[in-house]
Order: sequence, then structure tokens, then C-alpha cells
Amino acid sequence: MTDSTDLHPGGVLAPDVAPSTPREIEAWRALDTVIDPEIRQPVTTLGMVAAVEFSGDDITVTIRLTIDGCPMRDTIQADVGAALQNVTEGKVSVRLSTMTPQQRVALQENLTAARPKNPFGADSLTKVYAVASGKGGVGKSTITANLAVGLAARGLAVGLIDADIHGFSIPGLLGVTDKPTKVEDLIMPPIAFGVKVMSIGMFLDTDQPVAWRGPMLHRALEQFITDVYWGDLDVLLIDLPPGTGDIAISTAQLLPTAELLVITTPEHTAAQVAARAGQLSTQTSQPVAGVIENMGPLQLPDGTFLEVFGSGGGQAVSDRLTAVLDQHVPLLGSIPLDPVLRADSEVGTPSVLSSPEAAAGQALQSIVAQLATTPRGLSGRKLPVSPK
Ligand SMILES: Nc1ncnc2c1ncn2[C@@H]1O[C@H](COP(=O)(O)OP(=O)(O)OP(=O)(O)O)[C@@H](O)[C@H]1O
Repeated sequence: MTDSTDLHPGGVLAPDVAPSTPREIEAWRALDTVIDPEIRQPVTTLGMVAAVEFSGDDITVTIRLTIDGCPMRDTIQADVGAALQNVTEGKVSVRLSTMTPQQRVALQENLTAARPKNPFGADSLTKVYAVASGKGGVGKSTITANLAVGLAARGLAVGLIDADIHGFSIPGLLGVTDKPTKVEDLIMPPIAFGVKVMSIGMFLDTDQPVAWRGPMLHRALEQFITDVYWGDLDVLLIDLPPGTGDIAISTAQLLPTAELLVITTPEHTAAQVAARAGQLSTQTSQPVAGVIENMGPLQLPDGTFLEVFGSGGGQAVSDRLTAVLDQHVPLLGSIPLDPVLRADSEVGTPSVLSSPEAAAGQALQSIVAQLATTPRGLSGRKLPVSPK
């Protein structure tokens, strides 16, 4: 008899029927390639495979989902079926069951065992960008959502926290309707376009107004950081509320390696307000990674440009912050006013993917390229984080 204990976890997460024959072991190895979409680890190591049973050439696999009604059930079922196609000529059936409470506790313990309470603390290798603006309506959330999706499309593991608690719009921008699932006390963020997304909006009725004070906002952000299973992220983006409020200070405390991205429109008054938001970084010791101008000149069908919101604001903020902070703060790009970006946002399909040839899509791609860092999983090298 072959010892198969290295193929699967033990204890309560051990399979009901352990693989023993060469065929079963081969099937088990094929299942190693099936990655749970939420946890991003092989279903075999998570204890999600309860049994692999042959009847002649037909094979039946029993998968334990973490919770009943898991939103990823169809994906997991399809991936398991696909992984076993080459293992047998016979029929492949995938049966779904649900973990027991004891199994869920064991899984949560396994997932959190080696994890620091704050996975984005001072020693973290994750690049953290907090996206700030001086005032509302400048397109901060739209840009944050697009940057996250663009970075994920380049193979980076990306998380996105919507900390714009009063005006949360990230779920809509990414078409997320799923609620986060829970494995005991651990929250599994929904995934959209490869990005793990958390928003307070996922816990509220859509029409409910939110009147939260500073300490509650701090606690909400803290929970998003400590109670959510983010896994190993290359990049974490935070969509901050507009202005220089409490949550910006909380971000600096809870995410000590965070760098700011400052969004402004081209007009002079907006640039002044944006520069003030950027200067807050002197109080919180956060470097400013760059400035992004949004709603720049709109190209008309005759090829001329219409400066709806004026011009030069992005460069002005970059110059001002470079002068005031003791560092070069680059203008990372100017995204033009583009009806395509607005229309894509409305239906939850980010332009960076769905309209890369449009004017805004191209500008966003260029900014993504500047922010992209080497995927940690592939390189095994440390990321250039710069803790203050
Ligand atoms: N470059 C652009 N071209 C056309 N429309 C844009 C552009 N950028 C943003 N918009 C539109 O402007 C509106 C405001 O954008 P968004 O909600 O992202 O702003 P915001 O700065 O996050 O606002 P708040 O912080 O108040 O939530 C949205 O309807 C969005 O689709």
C-alpha cells in the first residue's frame, strides 16, 4: 500500500477516502492543479477533496465546499472536471458537499497559522498604494478600480479596499454583486477581474446612508486588514474618501508602507486642493508615489481638443509636492475626459480591459505599466518597499 499522507492534509481535513491505488494517486496529483479561486491554494492542500473513487474507468470526485452556497461552486466544479479529463477515458463526475464546522475551524487555523495579524505591517512585501484626492467627483474611484484591474491583468496578485465609506462605488465599478463568504471568522473577499475586493458597501443595503464617525471608520478599515484572507498580495490599493479626513490617518497607522497616489483634475482650484491632500503626507510620513491628472482635454471628432476643466493641474500638483516634500513626485499621466470611460464604469467593465484602445484606456494602461512591480510569486525576489 502506498503512503499518501503527503498528498493531503491530516486531522479533520483528511479525505474520507484516502488515495491508495496508482490511478487514485494520479488523479489526486491532477487535482493539485485546481486552485480554489478565493483562497488561491490547491484544493488538495485545503482539505477540499473528500474522495476520488474509480468505478471501472469512470471517476467520481467529492469536493467539500467551505460553505453551503459557495459563490465559486460552479467554477470549482468545472475546474475539477477539466483537471481530470486527461486522467481517464471514462466519465468524470464531480459531487459537491460542504465542510463540517470542525473542518472549517481547522481550515481557518491552517490559513491563519503562519500569518501576522496585520499582513500589511512594516515587514510586508506588498506594495500598498492609498489613492487620495482633495475633493470628490474627480474620478478617484474610477481610476483606482481601473489600476487594480490593469495590474491584475499583468499577472500581479492584487487587492482593493474601498475605504471611501461614505461614497463607496467600487463594487458597482467592478460589477461585484457577490457578498464576501466567511470561513468561521475569516472573510473571503469576492474576486472581480482577478482583483480581491472589499467594500463596506458589501455589508449594507444599497440605499442605506452611512453616518459613521472616525473611530468606527478606523475599526472598519482595521477589520478589512486583519479579518480578510488576502493571501500573498503583490499590490494593495486603497480607495480613500476625498479630502484629508480620519481615514487617511488611519491608513497611515494601519498600513505603514503605504504610498499615496494623488488624483486631481486639470483646473487650478482643484489642483490647489489636491496639493493640500498630498501635503498631508508630511504629517503621516507617507511618500507620494505620484500624481495622476484626470478629466484632461477631450478630443473632439475633428481632432481638436476641448479643455473642459482647463489644463496643467496635474503638473502643478507634481511641481508643488516636489517642492514641498523632500522628494521627486512624478506626474504619472493625464487621463482625458472620455465618454467611453464613463460608459464602461456604469456597466461595471473597466475600460483598461474592455476599451484599451480608447483614449482613457490607453492613458490608464501607461500608468499601470509604471506602477507594475514584479510578481512576487514568480520572481521570489523581494519587492522594493520603502518603509518610513
Ligand atoms: N476621464 C473621465 N472621463 C469621463 N468620465 C469620467 C472620467 N473619470 C471619471 N468619470 C466619471 O465621473 C464620475 C465621478 O467619478 P468617481 O466616482 O470615480 O469619482 P470620485 O473621485 O471617486 O468621487 P467620490 O470620491 O466623491 O466618490 C463618474 O460618473 C465617472 O464615470
